[in-house]
Amino acid sequence: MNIPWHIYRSFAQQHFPDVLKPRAKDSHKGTHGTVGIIGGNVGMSGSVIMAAKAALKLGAGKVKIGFVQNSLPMPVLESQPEIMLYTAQQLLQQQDINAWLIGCGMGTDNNACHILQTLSEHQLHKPIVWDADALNLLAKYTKFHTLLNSNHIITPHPTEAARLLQQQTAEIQAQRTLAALNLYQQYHCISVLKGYQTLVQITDTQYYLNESGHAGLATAGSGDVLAGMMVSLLAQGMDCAQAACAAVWLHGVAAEILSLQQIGPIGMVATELIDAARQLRNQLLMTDN
Ligand SMILES: NC(=O)C1=CN([C@@H]2O[C@H](COP(=O)(O)OP(=O)(O)OC[C@H]3O[C@@H](n4cnc5c(N)ncnc54)[C@H](OP(=O)(O)O)[C@@H]3O)[C@@H](O)[C@H]2O)[C@@H](O)CC1
Ligand SMILES: Nc1ncnc2c1ncn2[C@@H]1O[C@H](COP(=O)(O)OP(=O)(O)O)[C@@H](O)[C@H]1O
Repeated sequence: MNIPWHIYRSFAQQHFPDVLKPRAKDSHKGTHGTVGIIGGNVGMSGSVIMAAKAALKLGAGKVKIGFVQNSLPMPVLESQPEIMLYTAQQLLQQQDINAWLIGCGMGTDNNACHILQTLSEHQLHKPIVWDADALNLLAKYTKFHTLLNSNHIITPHPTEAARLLQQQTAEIQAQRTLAALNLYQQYHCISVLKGYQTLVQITDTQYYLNESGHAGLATAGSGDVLAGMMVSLLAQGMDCAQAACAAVWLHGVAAEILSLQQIGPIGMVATELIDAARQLRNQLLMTDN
């Protein structure tokens, strides 16, 4: 199994140079940012847990989950006790979050809607990744439209994009470049149209077409892991455009690495991407292979 680290490194150097920045020797956990992740309604706690693990292992200093539930579904995350657990209402009171992710497994009930409104109104100038049910609420209620800005990233899959643009999924897929541009122009933020060859619309005239990854990524929770990686890079100080593109690329390359180890494409699961992405990030920092 030969993993072409040098090819990955030179691509990253050219397109996402911040991914290759080593940690400062005198850095501490505060330097690497605090991530806040809101979502995980009853029965969907797994989605925010996957996102949180991805955020932590991609290098964020601290990761906090706010479950959209009346009480915590578990007192501690046995498999990752480093992650701090709150209800969404408690997490929204915290002032130390550098970047937010909202929507994974969040549901679209009144409580979820209220939480999205509170976050987007009060944390307007912090980076926010809007994923999954945050996008479904965005599509449903026009009141959210004015709350998006250039600090924000939306990450729809084709059906979420169809809801946002009031089209059919087939229409989105037939004209993906146009759909990504429409998302950017209608929602005024970086727009990541997921699926085979994910498109990231960065400005009116600039987009990134991702070619890493494969169909093994079409598995439950893979988008949650991507969103966790993206918010981690944001919390570590990367700008929105680079964080969006770099996360999409790293997520795809993590899948390629797993396939080279015969852990995919078939049967590869979302959580397996996380350690592969961590290995990749560290390999990119090395210069001797
Ligand atoms: N462990 C957990 O807790 C998990 C929780 N999760 C949470 O579940 C919630 C519901 O999310 P969701 O995405 O499953 O439902 P929804 O928005 O109705 O879209 C589904 C439809 O979209 C389509 N579609 C998707 N991709 C496409 C593509 N590339 N190309 C084309 N079409 C594509 C596809 O349509 P089809 O082709 O089947 O007609 C499919 O039926 C959400 O909160 C999420 O975070 C999940 O993250 C999983 C792990
Ligand atoms: N055929 C494919 N080739 C490459 N990437 C894919 C393919 N199908 C899905 N993906 C990627 O997998 C992820 C799926 O995310 P999403 O649909 O939100 O799933 P979930 O909600 O289960 O987490 C996205 O990053 C998407 O780009």
